[in-house]
Amino acid sequence: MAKQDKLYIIKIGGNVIDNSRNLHEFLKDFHDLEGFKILVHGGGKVATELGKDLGVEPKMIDGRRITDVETLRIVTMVYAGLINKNIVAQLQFRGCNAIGLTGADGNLIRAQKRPVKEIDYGFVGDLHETSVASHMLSKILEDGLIPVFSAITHDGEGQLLNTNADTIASAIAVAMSKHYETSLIYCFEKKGVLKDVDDDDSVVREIPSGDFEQLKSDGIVAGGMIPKLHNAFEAIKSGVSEVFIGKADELDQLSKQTFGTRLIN
Ligand SMILES: Nc1ncnc2c1ncn2[C@@H]1O[C@H](COP(=O)(O)OP(=O)(O)O)[C@@H](O)[C@H]1O
Ligand SMILES: CC(=O)N[C@@H](CCC(=O)OP(=O)(O)O)C(=O)O
Repeated sequence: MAKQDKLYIIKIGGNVIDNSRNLHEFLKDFHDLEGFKILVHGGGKVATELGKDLGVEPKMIDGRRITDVETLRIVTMVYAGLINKNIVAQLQFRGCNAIGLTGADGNLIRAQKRPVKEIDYGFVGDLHETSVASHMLSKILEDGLIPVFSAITHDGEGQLLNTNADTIASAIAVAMSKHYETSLIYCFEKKGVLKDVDDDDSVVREIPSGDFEQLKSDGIVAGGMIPKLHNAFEAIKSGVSEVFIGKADELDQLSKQTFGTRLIN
């Protein structure tokens, strides 16, 4: 491991996972990416649908899922089981030696249950500076494996926790930036941060951190994009070399510098 070695942390969201054509296209580009790499996946959409089938209505506040005991069972099965193992099998098929992980495996990501204030989020885990075991994760990379993280962490006392996948990707990127030249790439179903969310040709190519508040108050960024940008700017301020947000099946454009939106400090 050397600081000049390049490491990509790539995150894919639920809308990409739910569309098998997009997912296959993405995994092909992910396979082609040179350098060390880590994949982090969400799957909120699949968990919501399965929960409804099982009679568990989803409750989201500020983009975070209220996770009671039943919901924790569902998200553990969906994220750490169904989605994670399918992605690992698809990557193995393409010759990537992927290893599927939760934060509990190898004690790689230890979270803290979110304290109850006005809202009780249940079994939701928050991350802090020392949450990610970066040395252990480096060893896994140096052994030639490609870690694939689901959105499940643990508290070290036997409790699994549900942690937002964008937050996991950002925390891994920050922790690993001590050891590698780290790029954090958020992949979703749109071409980047858009001026008009319904117009895929309105990509904002660069966003300085100072523009974030204005974009929010103008209503240009809303919903899930707000916590995503928050995580993205946290990463760029904390040692990550570059952060992009763009379309999952355009990842091959990263090397041509034509991929999505670049965030700058
Ligand atoms: N300006 C914007 N540009 C692109 N997407 C936006 C914007 N503002 C809000 N969004 C919404 O944010 C969503 C992405 O957030 P989220 O659903 O949390 O992502 P993910 O699929 O990665 O979990 C998009 O699907 C889109 O509906
Ligand atoms: C606490 C919390 O909200 N966890 C998220 C984890 C999955 C996720 O982040 O999925 P996407 O990236 O597809 O949205 C959730 O259960 O929805």
